[in-house]
Amino acid sequence: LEGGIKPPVTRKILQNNGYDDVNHDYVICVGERFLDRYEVHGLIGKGSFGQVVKAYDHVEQTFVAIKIIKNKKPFFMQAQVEVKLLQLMKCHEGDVKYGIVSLKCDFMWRSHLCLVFELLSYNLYDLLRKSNFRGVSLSLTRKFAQQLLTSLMFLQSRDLQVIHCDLKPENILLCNPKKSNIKIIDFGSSCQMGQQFYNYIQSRFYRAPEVILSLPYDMAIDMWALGAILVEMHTGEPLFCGSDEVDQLNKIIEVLGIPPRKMIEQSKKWNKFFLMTPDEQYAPLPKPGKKYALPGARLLDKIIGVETGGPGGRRLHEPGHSHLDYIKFRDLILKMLRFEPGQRLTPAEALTHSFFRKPDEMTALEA
Ligand SMILES: CN1C(=O)[C@H]2CCC[C@H]2N(C2CCCC2)c2nc(Nc3ccc(C(N)=O)cc3)ncc21
Repeated sequence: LEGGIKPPVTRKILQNNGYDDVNHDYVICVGERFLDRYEVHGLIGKGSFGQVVKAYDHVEQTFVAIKIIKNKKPFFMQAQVEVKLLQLMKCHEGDVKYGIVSLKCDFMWRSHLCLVFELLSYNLYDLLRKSNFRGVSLSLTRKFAQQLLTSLMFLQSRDLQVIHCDLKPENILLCNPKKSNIKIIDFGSSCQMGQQFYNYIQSRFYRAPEVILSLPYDMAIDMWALGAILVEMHTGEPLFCGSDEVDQLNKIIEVLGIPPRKMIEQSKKWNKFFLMTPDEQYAPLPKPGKKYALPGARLLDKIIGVETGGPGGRRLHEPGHSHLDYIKFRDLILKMLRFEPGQRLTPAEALTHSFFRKPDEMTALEA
């Protein structure tokens, strides 16, 4: 152009030679084959980590779920933690699966770390949605509880000591749409005891009080999450559905009362949630525009419907939903939701609870 003025540069910045989109996600092409083996069928989910595609494995002649991690260092690093933990669990578990998803293999594809998993079915949140958020039966809840406690017992075994750190209905998948077998997925936020690097962990509704108060945490945070999940699976709604961290702790306090003094005093964030009354008691900070029941006044009995035929009275006279069944369920949950992590039930202890005892075992006990 005269005067040497150059036309504006219109070249699009091509990410990773055009294989990636602006979010560093791999651009999925249905029909594409990875390693001349995995044929992409379609996208089945997305997360902060990247994407999950359904693919056909032409070698094993079966469908798989491939987790395609974003082409960005932090996501790559975190996914490497997940691979390491999954491989550790794989060699540890022997033959029994213990309800943890199995990693088939991992590879790099055009600068994306890819994790190949077994293809599972829908997750427990989908199950709640299918129940119109009325919850599943107490017997199905019991089956889920037994499997998840066995998985936690496996994760907490001596040479694993893995904390999942993000247990929630969305991370628990049915193996088969018609059966109650489940597997825990997504170890992308997990760590081993002694490797707790993050404080901002767990999805809010399932966040343990010690995490909210920024106190040291251990594997007991997964037990807290499980307690909240099991109530939600039967009532259909989250037990503690806080809109932010202060609301979350206040919702916990409505049901379980004020946390132990020791926990509050050790928390460097205590004054975000509590005020000190003139007589040196801790009281929840009043939240403008929010009305809470008095500490401990929202009884778990009422939420579960122990005396009133289950959630919303919808299970009255239904087999497997007797008053005694509910008494046992409520007792188990309260022991899983103890404020003090050290007093919370361990998975092994929880599995011996009378909620899991079959009727004939009960009569034998009574004989
Ligand atoms: C069929 N299906 C879906 O329809 C959607 C809806 C329910 C769960 C979804 N996903 C993933 C989508 C993003 C995370 C879970 C699914 N994942 C899997 N397998 C899988 C295994 C392990 C992991 C992991 N470790 O993160 C993720 C997915 N198998 C099936 C599957």
